Amino acid sequence: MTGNAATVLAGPPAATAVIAAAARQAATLERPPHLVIVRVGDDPASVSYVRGKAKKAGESGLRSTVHALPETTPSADLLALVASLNADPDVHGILVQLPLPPHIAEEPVLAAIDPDKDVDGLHPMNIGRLWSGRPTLAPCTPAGVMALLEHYGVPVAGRRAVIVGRSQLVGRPLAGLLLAADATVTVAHSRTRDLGAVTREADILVAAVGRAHLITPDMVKPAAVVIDVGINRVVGDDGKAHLTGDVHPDVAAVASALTPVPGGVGPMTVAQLMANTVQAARRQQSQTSGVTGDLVR
Ligand SMILES: Nc1nc(=O)c2c([nH]1)NC[C@@H]1CN(c3ccc(C(=O)N[C@@H](CCC(=O)O)C(=O)O)cc3)C=[N+]21
Repeated sequence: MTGNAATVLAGPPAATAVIAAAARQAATLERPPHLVIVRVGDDPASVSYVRGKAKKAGESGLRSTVHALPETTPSADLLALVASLNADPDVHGILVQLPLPPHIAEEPVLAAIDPDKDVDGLHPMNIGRLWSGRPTLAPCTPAGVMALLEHYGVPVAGRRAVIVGRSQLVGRPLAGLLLAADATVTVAHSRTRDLGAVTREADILVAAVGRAHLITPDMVKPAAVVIDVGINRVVGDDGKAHLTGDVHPDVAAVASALTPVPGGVGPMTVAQLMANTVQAARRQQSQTSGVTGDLVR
């Protein structure tokens, strides 16, 4: 066991602050923001995440509806549901839980969601806005990482950020957000040569690959801030399944600050979904009353 020098950047207090701000804004609206979550199939992780999101919505003063569709749902039926949610003025946010079953192509489904209701920030229009540095609905996990850094006063501008992982849900959009916040950004991935040499450059190191304990102490610059986005289900010495991150626990002896798993970025993801839903509802409700709504973040 090595000594734990790093500050623990706990998710729940930061998530509570994000949700409190969203709830205050929600309370000023004519109608409570309404989030609709669509889940296809019964992947246990998805069932558990969706349940958590719906529960948190209720606690945040939001309405939520979950559509649980069978695993065998044809792509056309899912697209028809999305079209009806787009057309429903009573729905402000739409989230289609990923991954979808293999017979349904994700891209056309994400592209079918009204960009103004796309609280996941995965529509090509919103990805384009993000990468051109314009206001947008940003994907919840990357936006949650930014909110966590802000909550704990971690400076970003001018600092070197290295993201390990280039997924559409996390790595890529987080690169866009860190760039918009004036970090110098590197995205490393499975084909990166000498990964350790790249990660050792980081003032802010983000691990988002989904490989348990990939990031070891020798890969971390002393006093770096390390953000662990990995959620890996592993069987421990006790024979029980538990969650662990992409960052080896011994990194705590090298880093100045580190997010735990669970209880780090996960709760921020859920909080940011509430914030995005309120933002989308504000914009839609102010448009119907003739006032221009600014998308700010
Ligand atoms: N369209 C879409 N949007 C997503 O944002 C999305 C998705 N699909 N598919 C799956 C990933 C994963 N994700 C998480 C949300 C909350 C926790 C979370 O609350 N984690 C808790 C622990 C939860 C547990 O115990 O399993 C924590 O880290 O403390 C984790 C992961 C959202 N995702």
